[in-house]
Amino acid sequence: MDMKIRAWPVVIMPSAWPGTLIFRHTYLGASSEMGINCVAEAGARLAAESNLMSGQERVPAGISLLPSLTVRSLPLSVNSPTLSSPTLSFERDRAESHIGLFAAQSWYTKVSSSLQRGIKEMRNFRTNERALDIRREFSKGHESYTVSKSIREHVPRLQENRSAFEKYRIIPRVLVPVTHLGFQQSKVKNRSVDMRCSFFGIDLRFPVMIAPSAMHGQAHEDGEKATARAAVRAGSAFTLSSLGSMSMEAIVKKAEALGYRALCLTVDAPITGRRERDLRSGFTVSDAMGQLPNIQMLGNVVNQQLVEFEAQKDLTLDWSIITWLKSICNLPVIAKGILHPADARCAIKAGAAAIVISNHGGRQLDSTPATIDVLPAIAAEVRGEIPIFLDGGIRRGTDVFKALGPGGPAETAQTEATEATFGSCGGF
Ligand SMILES: Cc1cc2nc3c(=O)[nH]c(=O)nc-3n(C[C@H](O)[C@H](O)[C@H](O)COP(=O)(O)O)c2cc1C
Repeated sequence: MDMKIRAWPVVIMPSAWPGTLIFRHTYLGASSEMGINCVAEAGARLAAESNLMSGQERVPAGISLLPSLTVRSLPLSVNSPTLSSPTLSFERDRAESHIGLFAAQSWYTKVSSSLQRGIKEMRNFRTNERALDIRREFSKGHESYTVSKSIREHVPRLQENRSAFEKYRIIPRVLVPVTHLGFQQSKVKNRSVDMRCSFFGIDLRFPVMIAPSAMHGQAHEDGEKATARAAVRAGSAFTLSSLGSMSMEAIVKKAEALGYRALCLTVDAPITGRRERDLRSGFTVSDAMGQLPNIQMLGNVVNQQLVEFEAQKDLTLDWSIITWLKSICNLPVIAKGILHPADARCAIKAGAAAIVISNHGGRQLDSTPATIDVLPAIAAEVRGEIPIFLDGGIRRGTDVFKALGPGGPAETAQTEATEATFGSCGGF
């Protein structure tokens, strides 16, 4: 077959029996942009996956990706009791225009941002309810190709970090006399339990810090201030995300003057991963709490901030950014988001003061390994030259214990081998 693939190596399979995706009820109001976009997105994805549904129809002329081929599962037939005919045809046109975007190959981004716009009016609870309705309806009669299946498929990716910890076992040694620091002096030298450690002049009561996480203002009006206070009280440390709801004055030098102890550069998010669960649940930045003061706004629509944030990212960055950051301040620079030993070496060469082994909690790139699994190889490369932090799936003290070891299950069991050079930071 003679065909050119212009943007990506995915084509829609030719089919003698192209399908039409039929949504019997959407439970959405006639003017709901969300409904039609959900439907359009689901249909477009199914088309991309070549999942054959029932019925058949050709994509209207002028918008097909490969004119000689027939696209399956499109367009849509929306049949809601609340829709009058004129609205139906209007929305159907709209759906088809989304499919047209698909043909223009930027369909995914455009449908998603359109979906974001559509759900803006129906925040949180209502949005979730309606998304569930769509999902339920979508699954009727098409069980193997439902949106909920798509969500289930992605859950293991998010849980990989967690389940990887379960593979490692701790073999205890017994009748080893120890004392807890602060209770009584140890009778046996070097046998007291002391979890204190220190990084970049920050003294920690135990080797756990709070990873950067965006937009705490979404959860509470005190935003990152509350989290930072809690970290200090617990004897831990806090990393402020530049997507935080409280300003850190954006300027590196000012951060230094304000007493920040280190800069953490996230290197694994040149573009934000496509977070399908956020799309399904209708995640949106709330007007009241979602301000992102570190993002330069070109418009003034709140949800637009994330779009602006993406637009302001520089995709040409390379390791010299670490050198540059070091040249404009005296703060240690930490590279967050390392999964490969060679990148750990690059970070050291560029002058990073530490690295964070992280896959962004499984949120960035599909099919990345669990962080605890790549720790041994990276630790072998780094050989104690700089501290290694690790996040992803840390939920319990035993996870921290496992991460503190050199990485292998057998070595991890030897508590004496643990060193303060292994830090561990994780979101809650
Ligand atoms: C709500 C949320 C927001 C996050 N925001 C950021 C961020 O702004 N910058 C960043 O580098 N990582 C961010 N992360 C990723 C975390 O720093 C960390 O890598 C990840 O949460 C660790 O995995 P875990 O959630 O399984 O502990 C965020 C994570 C969450 C859950």
